[in-house]
Order: sequence, then C-alpha cells, then structure tokens
Amino acid sequence: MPGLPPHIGIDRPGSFSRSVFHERHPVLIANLLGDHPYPPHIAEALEALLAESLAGTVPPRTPGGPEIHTWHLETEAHAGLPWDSLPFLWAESYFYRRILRAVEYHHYDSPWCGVDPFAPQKRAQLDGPELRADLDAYAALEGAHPDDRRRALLLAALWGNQADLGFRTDNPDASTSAGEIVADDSDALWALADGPGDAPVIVVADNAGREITADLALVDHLLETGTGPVELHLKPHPYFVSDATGRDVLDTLDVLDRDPHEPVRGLAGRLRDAIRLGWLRLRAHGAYVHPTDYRTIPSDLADDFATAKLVILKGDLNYRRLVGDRQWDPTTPFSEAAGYFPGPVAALRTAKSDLAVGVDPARLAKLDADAPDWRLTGTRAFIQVKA
Ligand SMILES: O=P(O)(O)OC[C@@]1(O)O[C@H](CO)[C@@H](O)[C@@H]1O
Repeated sequence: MPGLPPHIGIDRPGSFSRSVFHERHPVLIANLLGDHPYPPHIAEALEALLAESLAGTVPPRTPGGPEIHTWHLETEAHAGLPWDSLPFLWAESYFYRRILRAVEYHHYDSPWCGVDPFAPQKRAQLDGPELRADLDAYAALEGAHPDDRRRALLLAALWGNQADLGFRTDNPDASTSAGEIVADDSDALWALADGPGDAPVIVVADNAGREITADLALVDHLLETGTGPVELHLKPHPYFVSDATGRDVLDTLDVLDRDPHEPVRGLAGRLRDAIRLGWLRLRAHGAYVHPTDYRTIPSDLADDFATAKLVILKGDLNYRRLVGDRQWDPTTPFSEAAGYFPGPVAALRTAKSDLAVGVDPARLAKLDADAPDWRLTGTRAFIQVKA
C-alpha cells in the first residue's frame, strides 16, 4: 500500500525471515512425518511442498479448502513468482495453507479429513510440566490483592505467548520465563476494558496450550470485572503449528476440569457456564487465516472491531498483521502504525520476528547495543494500545 514501508521479505541471506523457511520449516516437516503414519502420497506431498518453498515458484493451482474465492484471487496475484520474492507474511500463511492441502485436512473423502497435523505437539504441551507449573501459579493467586491478581493474569497472558510451538520448532530451549517489557500501556488497556456499556471486549487468541490457558484466565477476569460479554476469536482450522481452534479450547477446558486445584476446576466451570449463557462467545472467522494484514479485513469483522469496547490481539503474528509486516522504523508510534484499526486495540506480544514499532529511541539504542537479537528471542514483550 502506498505510504507504508516495504514488506519484510524472505530473500535476504542471513535474515530471520529467510531462516524460518530454510531452517525452521525443514524441522517442522520432519516433525509432521514423525508424528503421523502418513501414507506415501501425503509424505511425498509434504516433502515436495518443502522443496518447492525453498527453491521453486508459486504454482497457478488454488490450494483447496474453504474460502476458495479469496485463495483463488491471492494465488492468481502470486502465481509464477519465486517463493524467495514473496512477502514473509504472505509466504508463511500460504505455506500453512498448502500443508493442510498436503495432509488432506479439508478433503471430505479422505480418512485424514479434519485430523489436525499439529495435534500431537499441542497435546504434549497440554500434558507438560510447564503447564502444570502455570496452573499451580494460577491456583496460588487465590486470595491475592485484586490489583496484584489482575497484573499477574495480564502478564501470564503476555508471557504465555513465548510458548508458541512454531517458534519452539527450532528453538526448543528458548526461555519460558518473563523478560523485559519494552512498552507497557497496561493502564490504557484497563481503562478501555473497564469502560461503561455492554459492548463486548474481543480477545483474538493466538496459540493453544499454555497461551490459551492463560488467555482463558484473563477472559474469566474480564467477565468478572467488566460490564459486557467477552468474545474469544479463534482460528477456523489449524495454522502456524499451535494456533488455537475451538477444538483446542475444549481440550483445554477438559485439562482444567481434571486439575487437582479447586480454583483451576472452578475456572473451567465458570468458563463453561459463561459459554452456555452467552457471556463468553467463542467465534472463528476465515480472516484469521488470510495471508494479508488487518488493513484488508472483511467488513463484517471490521464492524465487530469498530463496535467493541476493546480488541485485544494476542501474539506475534497478530502483531505483524495489525501493524503490517513491514520494515518499520521501530520508533514509529504504535498509534500511527495501528491508527487505521477500526476501534480501540491492544496488542500483547512477545517479540519473535524482526518487526517492532513504538519503541522509545533511547531504549532502542540500549536494546540494540546490549542484545542485537532482542527482537527474535521471545524474551522482550510489548503491551501497546491505540485508543
Ligand atoms: O503469533 P505467534 O505464535 O506469537 O508467533 C508466530 C511465529 O512463530 O511465527 C513467525 C515465524 O514463523 C514469527 O512471527 C513467530 O516466531
């Protein structure tokens, strides 16, 4: 779009975005082949997709699945281009769409129809010791001062974004503890969430497992302290390894139900009641798996965003789609980069890609000097608000 910085691409040797394709994706495909007894034709399709994405061009064929018209137009606009020349955001999104095609996720007459290729990885995190520790910490908040509890729930949802399994594909030992918050507009976030009226607060979820668990605890708090309903927006199908779908929310509630801590079981019970009563609305929308940024969201979703009390966008990919996955000067004010968004918006994100906006210039200089890879390690976080 005119007036915006150029897209982040995947062509520059040594860049993070290129490493996602050349280092992360080979591991990702190997994980899928190890996790499932795929028959030869599916294994070959996955290997062919990997080879094509490393050295080939975009074929003219529209990848199957829902919203075929959108994907037809997107494919038409990019067919014949070398993968190397594609914008990072578009290329990644298309890559995951093609994975679903390769594993026949949307093929009604395939036994693999509806089998989430990433389910084994998601299940492992739901059963893992890190989630156990998170739930212990949640239970320990019982009786905490309301301000401390509120802060703890917000920070758990923020740092929960470190647990994204796409990032962990080639960073298995990445830190899982809280790091530095580069921008903290949390007062503005609460001022909006606590505002009067019965318009919903919308939480646009990111990852399943530890992150959605923390998000659900935050949603419960928003329901308890707010004056309107909460909408939790989910992906309509698997995407970017650990992105949360409706199925993942139900699996998470089952895990919470079985927890030894009463406060955790109580959380699950309140959330189930809220869903039944319509206070918590689970929603999915095709726009969340489009290969484009939120400047081009469909009008029905834009209208929902415009009338919400606040939209909380979780995670790095939502951040990339909000401000645009572009070569922004990191000191560009957040309110400028996200100024077009149709309503009040808050981004909660740990930095796991090159993109950053709204960084104070003195802080930027220090971050760049102290830890040149600070944008990529998930150890720096952002809470940014555009009212
Ligand atoms: O949205 P999330 O889960 O926070 O992060 C998505 C992510 O894993 O995908 C991209 C690279 O594959 C990066 O933006 C980031 O590391």
